[in-house]
Amino acid sequence: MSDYVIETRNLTKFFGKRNVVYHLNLKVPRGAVYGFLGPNGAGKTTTIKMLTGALKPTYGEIKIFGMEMPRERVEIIGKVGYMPEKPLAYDDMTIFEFLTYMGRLKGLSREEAIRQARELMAYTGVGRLAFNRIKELSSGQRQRVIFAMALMGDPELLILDEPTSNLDPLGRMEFTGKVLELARAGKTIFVSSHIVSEIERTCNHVGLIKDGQLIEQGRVRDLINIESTDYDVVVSDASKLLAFLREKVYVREAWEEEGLVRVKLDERFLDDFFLELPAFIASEKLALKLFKPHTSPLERILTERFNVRWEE
Ligand SMILES: Nc1ncnc2c1ncn2[C@@H]1O[C@H](COP(=O)(O)OP(=O)(O)OP(=O)(O)O)[C@@H](O)[C@H]1O
Repeated sequence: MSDYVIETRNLTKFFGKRNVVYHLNLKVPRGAVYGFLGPNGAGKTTTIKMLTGALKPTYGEIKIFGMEMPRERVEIIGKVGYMPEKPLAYDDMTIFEFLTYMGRLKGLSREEAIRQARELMAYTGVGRLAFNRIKELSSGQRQRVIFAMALMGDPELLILDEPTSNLDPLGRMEFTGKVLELARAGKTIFVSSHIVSEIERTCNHVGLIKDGQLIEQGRVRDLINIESTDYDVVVSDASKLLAFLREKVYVREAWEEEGLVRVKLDERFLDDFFLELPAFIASEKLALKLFKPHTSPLERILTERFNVRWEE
């Protein structure tokens, strides 16, 4: 079997005469967290819709787990969790009903669907909203529910389309922790974004798409060629944050500088950092004003080499 969980050959999509995706050769290794990075309108959603069988390619091949999309769609879908960019339909269902229903569609028994729905509502932070209707939710809460939906049935591959676009900085940080944790549990994750710093802190592989074409693909580390384990954080109470950080085994150093807290991490435990820090910030009721990698070498390289303009 191929080592690639997702592999495409010359994947191409025209809408009428308009070419939106052209000759894409994606290679997503097993166990990778693969960032599909590109500016707005580059063709990410169109590509993802083809990968998940929602849209038929004009031509080209897609293999997922070695199986052909769309020919073996049903078998593939059973192993994939998909988080679409668009908001949910099912407005009148409660979160609990919706997730249970999605679990049933994935082939789970009623009891198992209920068990997983409960577990995933807690995991994604919407447990206390279980009996709220989808239409009553904020866009960030909906995004958490869609993430829970993608995780129903414990899929081996997650395809996430701009999963954090409606989350606040704290929600984004939590999300990074969860993705790293899922990757550590052996899942392959394909995640699209137009935010370089987010891909940089979450992903170990990257594919860069511009005007429908893949212009770079590979390991993030090979591309940036330096370790990126320094983060800048601004919260409402820096001394509390410093006291917390200095107790952690994964923090090599933490200090205050020019109004922000700089933290140097041990990269082996990044997921612990991304899980524990948001929990701490929330429990201490601190306001998170800034969180980003200290430098963004990837952003600089991409701008210089490919002349792509990025926005936060
Ligand atoms: N059904 C369609 N018919 C015609 N054009 C389309 C259709 N769907 C998408 N497009 C166009 O294809 C281009 C790529 O769109 P796509 O949504 O794939 O980009 P994207 O990289 O996901 O961008 P964003 O981050 O803004 O969602 C856009 O210019 C869009 O207007």
